[in-house]
Amino acid sequence: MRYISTRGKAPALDFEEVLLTGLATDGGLYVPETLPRYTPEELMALRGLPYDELACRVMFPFVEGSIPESDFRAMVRETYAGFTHRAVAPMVQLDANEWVMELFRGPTLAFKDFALQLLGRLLDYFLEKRNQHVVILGATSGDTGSAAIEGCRHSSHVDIFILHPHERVSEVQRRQMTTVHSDNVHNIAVTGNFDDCQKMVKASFGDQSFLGGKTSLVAVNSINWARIMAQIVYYIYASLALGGPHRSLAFSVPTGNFGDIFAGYLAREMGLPIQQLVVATNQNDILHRFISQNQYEPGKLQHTLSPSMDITISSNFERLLFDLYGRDSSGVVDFLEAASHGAVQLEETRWQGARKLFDSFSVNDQRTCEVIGEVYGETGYLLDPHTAIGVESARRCRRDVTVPMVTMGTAHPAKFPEAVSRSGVGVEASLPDHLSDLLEREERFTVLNNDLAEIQDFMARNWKFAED
Ligand SMILES: Cc1ncc(COP(=O)(O)O)c(C=O)c1O
Ligand SMILES: N[C@@H](CCOP(=O)(O)O)C(=O)O
Repeated sequence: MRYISTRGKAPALDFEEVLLTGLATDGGLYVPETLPRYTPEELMALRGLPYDELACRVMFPFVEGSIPESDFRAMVRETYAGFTHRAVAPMVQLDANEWVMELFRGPTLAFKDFALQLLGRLLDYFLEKRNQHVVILGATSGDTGSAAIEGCRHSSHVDIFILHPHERVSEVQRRQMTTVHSDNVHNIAVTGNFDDCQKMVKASFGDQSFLGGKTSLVAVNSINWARIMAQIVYYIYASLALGGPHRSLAFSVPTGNFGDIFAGYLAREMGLPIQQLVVATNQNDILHRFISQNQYEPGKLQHTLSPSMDITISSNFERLLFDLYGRDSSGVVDFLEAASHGAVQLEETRWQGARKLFDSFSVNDQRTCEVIGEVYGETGYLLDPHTAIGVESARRCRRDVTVPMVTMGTAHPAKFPEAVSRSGVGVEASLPDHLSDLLEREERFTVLNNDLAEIQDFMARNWKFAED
């Protein structure tokens, strides 16, 4: 499998190289040159497989040529054996034809574990083979950070630096990152917002000279193709469990960086019968404005009760744009250039193309809490605020009640006690045993200004071989 950049000016790479690269050298994102496609018969043959086996079969074509199948299978098995539910991604029924797929049964209680626990193993595998050490740099609005740290904390081949917006992630999210005391883990609280953190990450990939040419950066955010690849699997798993490939499904996906829903889009491109994808956002609604009104204009970032989606510049939107432009990178480059100066619209026919599949909705904090309360009252099931936004958007945008609607349950409610408490349900979600003393553990992190030079200087001084 070869991968090409959305901006068309970077070299095509194989999986190993893509994994170890962040942004393409032209600033674009890597996508597969061609996608594997399934016939309905081939999808039928995948029905009933356990999650890990399905994951091997779906992902192997993307890594083929870079890793032997037996090594890959062993890593995938080990990854999903660490999840706490035997189904790995269980589904809970809320109503007739309405489901939540629980993607938070991994070690850090959010959907990021599906990709990042595997990504950590893949990195270690290739770096061991190459006898190489790298510096991971990531930005988090709360969940990517802990999942990436968990995936890499034991690796002697990486230093990991995670930037989070200071005082803008939940206490549980922060502690999941800052109470990991491995020498190779460096948590930085930035006095800015998530967009600032992500911008500094992307700028650092563009010019890595601050590391003195002694090492290179690797990405754990969803700019890294391996993140998207692993997320395709659970769309297929959901479909096959609910009657696919002979029945279409709709998905509602709480959306920030557009990585998760883009994986759903790719599953459909690969042949999965998906009738509708709902982009569910909080008050940071740029993607909702784009899908509903063809208006693309980043607004001012707002801090909400669903902090993981407090994002206004969604990295993976570029991957969708690439397809909406018929894989013509000059269209992508021109669109993004225009967007850097103000509001932009896509040509009507291209936008209508997106509208055939995508709907969208935006939910504010007050309504998010009400939905948590309503769903708890209806079913006794407790939603986290991100998933609540997904459920509300699903209900508002549903095209056809005979088509099963699956909302992606992206995080465990125990990560967001404030939203749960404000919803008035009168119950608390408790943390699982392995995190039960999280609030008593000692924290370690460094607060730095929202300043690229300051952050790069900190990294240059603190990675493992900085003195050499
Ligand atoms: C709990 C939760 N829900 C939803 C999202 C949005 O996912 P994506 O960025 O892939 O759109 C995130 C983070 O990105 C998250 O942590
Ligand atoms: N919501 C994310 C933000 C980073 O997004 P990513 O999927 O690109 O890593 C988080 O919780 O950190």
